[in-house]
Amino acid sequence: MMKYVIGVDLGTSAVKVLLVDQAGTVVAQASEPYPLAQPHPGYSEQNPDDWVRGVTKALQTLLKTGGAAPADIEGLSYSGQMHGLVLLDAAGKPLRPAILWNDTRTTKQSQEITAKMGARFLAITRNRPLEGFTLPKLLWVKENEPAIFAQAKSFVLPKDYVRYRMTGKLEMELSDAAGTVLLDVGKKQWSQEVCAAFDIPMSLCPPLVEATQRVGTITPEFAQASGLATTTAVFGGGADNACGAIGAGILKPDQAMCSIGTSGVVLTYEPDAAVDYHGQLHLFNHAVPNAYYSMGVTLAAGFSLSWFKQTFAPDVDFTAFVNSAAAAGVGAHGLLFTPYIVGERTPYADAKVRGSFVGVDARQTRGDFVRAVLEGITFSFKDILDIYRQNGKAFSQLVSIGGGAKSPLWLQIQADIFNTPIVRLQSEQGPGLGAAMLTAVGLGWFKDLAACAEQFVHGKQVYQPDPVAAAQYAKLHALYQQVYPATAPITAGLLASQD
Ligand SMILES: Nc1ncnc2c1ncn2[C@@H]1O[C@H](COP(=O)(O)OP(=O)(O)O)[C@@H](O)[C@H]1O
Ligand SMILES: O=C(CO)[C@@H](O)[C@H](O)COP(=O)(O)O
Repeated sequence: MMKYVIGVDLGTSAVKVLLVDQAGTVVAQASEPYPLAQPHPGYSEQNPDDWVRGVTKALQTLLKTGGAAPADIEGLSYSGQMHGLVLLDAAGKPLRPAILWNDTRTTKQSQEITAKMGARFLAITRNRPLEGFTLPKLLWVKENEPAIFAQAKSFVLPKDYVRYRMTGKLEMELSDAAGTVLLDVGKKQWSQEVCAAFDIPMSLCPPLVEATQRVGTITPEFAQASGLATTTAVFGGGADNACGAIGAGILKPDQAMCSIGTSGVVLTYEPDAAVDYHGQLHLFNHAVPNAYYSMGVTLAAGFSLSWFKQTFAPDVDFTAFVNSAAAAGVGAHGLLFTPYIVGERTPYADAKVRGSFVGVDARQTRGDFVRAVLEGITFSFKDILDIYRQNGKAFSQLVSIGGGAKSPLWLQIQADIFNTPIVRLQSEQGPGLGAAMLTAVGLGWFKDLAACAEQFVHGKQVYQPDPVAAAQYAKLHALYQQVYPATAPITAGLLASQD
């Protein structure tokens, strides 16, 4: 009798659920979108109960189409969009919409953290207190919505909230907890020193669980709603980028991944916390036991493309829209785009910068603009790769995952801009596969994630860089890098003019 696991990838644009059998074959998948609210510039919120509704619906579809008997689904786990603040009252109900990872209203709070703790903060949390992380969001609510903060009994992250609603157990998983910047990353425990410095009661911080730890089973209520069995075991899960790395088989220090979801990420495995990027890159506990990972983040990667499409070509099919960039050729007839449409994190930790099209020419078509968007996002990833190179790390290839990896054109653009081979996997759903792998290891199907990866992770195709295009892109990237310093003061002024 074949047994199955489920990986639930709680993304920003949608939840994607995967049904995977013991051989590592993805036998079915389903997806449900949910809305994203941006009520003011820099704000980004979602309703936690929309996630639960989306997960329930996607699981119903998966069970209908997958052909697996619920009793044969032995376990389930999660990959979750990181950093989002879900504040809960004494009854475990959300007190306000979740404030997401790409919400940058918290510049003042981030600056206060730096002013108060400086280098000590980096030493404990291994990260700079950027706007997107959870602690600045907690401080924002404390300062701006004191009545809500006073009612808060705990806080969790997006996938931890969904797990709570599915199991009745309120916990936070370690790889995600690292992204709150309230964690002592080396000691793997909540930092009393950071909590005390900002007057955050330790009682707000839930108990920590490891990614492959079994936390419980599905409640009768959620089983009834979704069609799952109450016998299905539920495991901690991981931060989406940790899970993406696992699902892409990035389990050694010389391997790297490029992920194009709503955000964009270039990431590598770190065997220990000894590495020091001086806060230029994020460093977090991994969902791989006792390991770490570093990464740089482009805030609006897939989001820049989705925004452009939604704004200028809402009725065109997504794939046809992306493919319209092919005819434009390298450099989009002289058009450059910077993807800073909600601010940026890496390499510029700047919440006030906004994006630009530079070199607009009367002969350009919409296809040129699509091409410029694809290239600009990828130039931003190249900036992250350059930070790795400056720190002595070069990768012989990158594995590409996320919604952006559906496009062969964009995969080739990545290979050409990075001048590095790009590996496409059989499924671009890296985070969901990583969550399924955590489940398989948690259940004891495999001795560790490396053994599981041998069976679950399969490359499909390698995109080799074209030397002519790579040389053209090297020149264009040098021009792209001049756009940030030239435009940052102008775009910050434009943002301020809207206050
Ligand atoms: N056919 C496609 N070609 C290229 N990019 C795509 C395609 N379909 C979706 N995308 C991009 O993928 C992104 C969503 O990726 P996904 O990994 O699902 O994100 P998330 O996990 O943040 O919800 C979208 O923002 C979109 O720009
Ligand atoms: O903020 C980060 C990482 O630090 C983002 O990568 C989020 O984790 C959201 O991921 P996607 O929805 O783009 O997968």
